[in-house]
Amino acid sequence: MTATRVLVLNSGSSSLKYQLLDMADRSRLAVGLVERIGEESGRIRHTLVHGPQGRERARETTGPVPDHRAALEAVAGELARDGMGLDSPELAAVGHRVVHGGKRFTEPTLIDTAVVDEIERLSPVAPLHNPANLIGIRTAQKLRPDLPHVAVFDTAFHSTIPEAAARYAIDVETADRHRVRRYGFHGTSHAYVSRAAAKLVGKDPSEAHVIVLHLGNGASASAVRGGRCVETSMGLTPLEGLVMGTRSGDLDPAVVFHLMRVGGMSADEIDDLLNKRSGLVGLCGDNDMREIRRRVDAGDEAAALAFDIYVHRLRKYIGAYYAVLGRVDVVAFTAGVGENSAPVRAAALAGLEGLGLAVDERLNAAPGDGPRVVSPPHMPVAVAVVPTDEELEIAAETYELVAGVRQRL
Ligand SMILES: Nc1ncnc2c1ncn2[C@@H]1O[C@H](COP(=O)(O)OP(=O)(O)O)[C@@H](O)[C@H]1O
Ligand SMILES: CC(=O)OP(=O)(O)O
Ligand SMILES: [Mg+2]
Repeated sequence: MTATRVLVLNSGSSSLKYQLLDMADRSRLAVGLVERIGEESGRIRHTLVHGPQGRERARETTGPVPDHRAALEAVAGELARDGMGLDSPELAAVGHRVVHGGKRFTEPTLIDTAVVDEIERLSPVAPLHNPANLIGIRTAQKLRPDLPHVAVFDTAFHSTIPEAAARYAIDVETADRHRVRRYGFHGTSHAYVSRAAAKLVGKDPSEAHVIVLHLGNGASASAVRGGRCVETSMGLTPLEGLVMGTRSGDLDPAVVFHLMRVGGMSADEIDDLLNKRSGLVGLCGDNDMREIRRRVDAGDEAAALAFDIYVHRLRKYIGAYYAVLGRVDVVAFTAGVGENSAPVRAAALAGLEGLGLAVDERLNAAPGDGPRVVSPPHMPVAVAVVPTDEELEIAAETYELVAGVRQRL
């Protein structure tokens, strides 16, 4: 029997997303999410995709999940209950999302101790992500030391960004000594969505100019020319760029010195402020766009201002990336907010008909869960909603590395 299954682990700061896929036909066998890791009560939602009678069957378990190691052990238990445990001989590899790969990792990489050390060395520049990714790697390696474990890096797709966009305008020697440059994140999503968006509008990805707006809890934009990323909004860390759920995105760097000198805050306090208590949550107390829209509709002023600030930043990036690309074939919205919030898409593009950009009110508001065009047919630039699939992309890249079979769409 050839082993064709890949388990994908996507460890976030307080969550663990996972999927078990069969790469013989790219089918999904099980998907799940462990939430509120480290909090008083955690939750595991596990869905067996091909349950009895071919139907989906979901189970939910609540209880404390103290850390990422316990989370992964719980996931292994759930999979074992469905007869697909980590001991299965059908498992070919484990694919791990790793957020920061620095300059060294520009391709999916087989994990050995040197790779683990390098991911650890990069933890200070992805403090919410790399440490969690590492626990996932170490725990999974303990459970299946015989399997290939592959790291797929968020930063990899952005390694093609030209120096003019990747460098900050600071003293070159200092920047190089401390490896300060723009790396970019959410790369597997930008890669997958830019290709899918090009195909959706009948273009060959190698010729298409695409702007991807990945709007989840973390959010980033990218400009992709002919399948290669040429610009992205996140930088040295996943803090730069768009307004996010809890992160500020762009600000004058002097804000930091001001808060230190005048506000008496320490570097760690400011780090915490900008990463965890800013963005939508800092502006109005909520980071969920559904709740913010509910409050806006009820006349809440703080929520309305937070929404406007979020959308204003997004419009600036769309305009900037239009200029970077020169011409645009498709603007693709993806991730939790991008896929689900019609008001964000409409507000971000309102009044941009002069750039060839508009959404069709009816198409934009219509529910749907597949890739779809939401601009009027006569407009020169297509606007699309393209659900991202970071786990499928990670599985495909992992399988390609271990089995030598190309499975990316
Ligand atoms: N139906 C919806 N309408 C508007 N926003 C939504 C909806 N569903 C999810 N979201 C937004 O998507 C966010 C989560 O996006 P997601 O891509 O899953 O983020 P992450 O991977 O960073 O956890 C939520 O915080 C919420 O703001
Ligand atoms: C890099 C990053 O911001 O990831 P996430 O959106 O999963 O937090
Ligand atoms: Mg995400």
